[in-house]
Amino acid sequence: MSTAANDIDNVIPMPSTDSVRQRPRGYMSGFGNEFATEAVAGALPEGQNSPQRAPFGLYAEQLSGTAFTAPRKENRRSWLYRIRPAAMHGAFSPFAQPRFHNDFGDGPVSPDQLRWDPLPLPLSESGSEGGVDFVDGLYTMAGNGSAAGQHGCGIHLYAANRSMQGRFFYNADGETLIVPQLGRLLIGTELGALEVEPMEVAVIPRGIRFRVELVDGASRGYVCENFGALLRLPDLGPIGSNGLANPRDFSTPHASYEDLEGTFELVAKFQGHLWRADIGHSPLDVVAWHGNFAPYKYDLRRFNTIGSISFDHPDPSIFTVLTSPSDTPGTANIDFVIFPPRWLVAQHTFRPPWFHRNVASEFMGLVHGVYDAKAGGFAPGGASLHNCMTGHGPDAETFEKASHADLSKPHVITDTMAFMFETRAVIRPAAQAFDAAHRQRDYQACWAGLQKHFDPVGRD
Ligand SMILES: O=C(O)Cc1cc(O)ccc1O
Ligand SMILES: [Fe+2]
Repeated sequence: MSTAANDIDNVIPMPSTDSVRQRPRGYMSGFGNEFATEAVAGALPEGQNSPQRAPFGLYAEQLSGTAFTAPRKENRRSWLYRIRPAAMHGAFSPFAQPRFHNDFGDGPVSPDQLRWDPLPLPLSESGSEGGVDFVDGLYTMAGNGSAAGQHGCGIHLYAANRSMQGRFFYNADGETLIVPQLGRLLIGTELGALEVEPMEVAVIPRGIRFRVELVDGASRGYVCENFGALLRLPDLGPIGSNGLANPRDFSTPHASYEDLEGTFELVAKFQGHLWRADIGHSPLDVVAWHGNFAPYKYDLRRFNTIGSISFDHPDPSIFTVLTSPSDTPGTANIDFVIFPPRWLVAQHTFRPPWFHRNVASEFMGLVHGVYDAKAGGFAPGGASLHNCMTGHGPDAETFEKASHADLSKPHVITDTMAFMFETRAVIRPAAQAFDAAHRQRDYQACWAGLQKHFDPVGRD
């Protein structure tokens, strides 16, 4: 965990008594830092968290992301200084969005290799009030574990064509990793605003209320809900003190608030189900905060890849951006792994991913370009699932090409960004994803053309 100095904002807007709308105010650098930020100078109390009266008539509120007594190096919490406390809203009632859930079933799971075309974008006139927002556009693909069990993950896609209007969302079940594939998002959170584009990812901690606005219209991407231990940077072992995702490249927003009253809706995800409540004000009303439980974003293009400069294709763990550990050392609840542009230089080596079977389960997505293990069929916005011990690897075309590639030259892979949510538990596809028209029923055919080359008398 890095410990850069606190960053008190230097750009302070004039306080206003009129309604104020949240606006992006830039970022503070570092991963898991103790940050301190105020949108109005003097809004953070000095020297204590909970004075008898907080500055400017704000309410003080603690947001705990780990147990009060979690060891100091694990402990995450923030103190929020806000216009109204989070307790102020109407009663919750069930909210119907049947495509977004954590019903991964407990029946048989197919060990087949599975792959999907991209989720179709919503038609412009579909959905309520002529559009589909981020919450309505979430579509559950798969998952394992549960919020109640405090391990596993929910894997979802989103396809939306309308900004969330008068609606705010929070996920009590876990932190939410958002991987945009199409369209920039403006994610307004209680702790500030994040502008996120494809090739970047955002993590919204458990419980933090947010609103997703679409900057470019129709937008699509992937979401991983983490029910287990918080995502963190992996240990680097013999790599040393630098490399992979460097802590300074993570960006946490400066405090930025809005002061809005109206007829709004708060949607909660709680124990695998959605709920809604009326709320008479925007909950993005935190004027200042300090702490280490905060949203962040990361530009995947900043990832410093480490790879083989001699021979053999290493395990994909060298591409881990963030990891959620489990109670078994080295065996992650979730690893978020990327396959970014990089050089392939290994000599006398089959350079693309090898054929393999993995005790862990692999859900993959593609943000951009072509993935180096698949010559065709894996499109940006699409997805694949290779579960525990299911054989997979390069398709026939990739195998033939790479088996005869000229290895006297390094090969640079450009214009690509694939990723993997890798989990220790089997990833159970949701019924709607398994039955979906956009699941490729012929996926296995990509290996059917692999030729028998065995020749017991010839060595090569
Ligand atoms: O299956 C995949 O394409 C992901 C993957 C990539 C790689 O380089 C090594 C192992 C692995 O599972
Ligand atoms: Fe794999």
